[in-house]
Amino acid sequence: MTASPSSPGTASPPTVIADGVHIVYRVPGASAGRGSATAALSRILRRGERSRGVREVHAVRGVSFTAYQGEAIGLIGTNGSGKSTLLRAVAGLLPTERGRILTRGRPSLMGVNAALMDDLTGERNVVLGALAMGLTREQIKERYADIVDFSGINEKGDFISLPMRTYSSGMRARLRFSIGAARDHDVLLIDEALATGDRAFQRRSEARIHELRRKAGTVFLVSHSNKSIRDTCDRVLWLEHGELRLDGPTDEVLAEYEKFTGGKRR
Ligand SMILES: Nc1ncnc2c1ncn2[C@@H]1O[C@H](COP(=O)(O)OP(=O)(O)OP(=O)(O)O)[C@@H](O)[C@H]1O
Repeated sequence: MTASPSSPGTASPPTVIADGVHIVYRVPGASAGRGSATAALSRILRRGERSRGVREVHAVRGVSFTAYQGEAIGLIGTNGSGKSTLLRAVAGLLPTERGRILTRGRPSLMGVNAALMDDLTGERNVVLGALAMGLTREQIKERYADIVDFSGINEKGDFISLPMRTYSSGMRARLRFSIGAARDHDVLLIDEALATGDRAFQRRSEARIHELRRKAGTVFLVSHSNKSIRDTCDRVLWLEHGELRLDGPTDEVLAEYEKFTGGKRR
């Protein structure tokens, strides 16, 4: 199936251009696998040694698209189809093997750019994360309470003054999202963050994504929740086996994807 690039009705400027992008991971100490899983297991048991060589994983294969200011674009596809890899490449965290990615400004990958530290309290992490994103101390003072409220971390008690290592994975993801959302971004990349919160947090996040778009940003959202994609995105890129299967309006692409995966999901 060919990809049919969609473009927004207005003459918005492009924010991300991906041109024939290929991304290959190289895994040292893992030579090319041969034969069945049983054969591989007996090889391991027989030799009991690490295989030599490098295994190449061709995770993204010739993907091209142009994203425009004001768009919210969902990335969908079955497990291992290359969504997170593509997102990390747009963020500039992975090199392309072939092809090019051009971006306006510095895209922010929520959750990675704000690298939080386990031994520090939530409040210290808010300050450090916000400083790392380029906010001034003055701006942090103004926005601190909003960030904590947005995260919902303190809804059930004073958790923000406890070390991050005491947080559940959902609490961590929510705090990360809240810090990232405290600034406007030209290009904001979100990987599954919405799936981690409760319904109230999801609603707040979706509202914030709409606001970021209004402020002329472009938002990319990776999610396995078709509902989150439907509620948030007007355009969807469907990746399968590293290839772009479809690129178009959310309803059309999701309809095809749901046929492919055998029915509606969340
Ligand atoms: N660090 C890595 N080293 C080697 N291979 C990797 C690495 N990260 C991902 N891969 C491989 O690249 C392919 C694409 O993975 P990716 O995580 O981008 O998929 P995804 O669509 O985000 O999957 P999921 O929906 O399961 O999160 C998979 O085959 C995966 O095994």
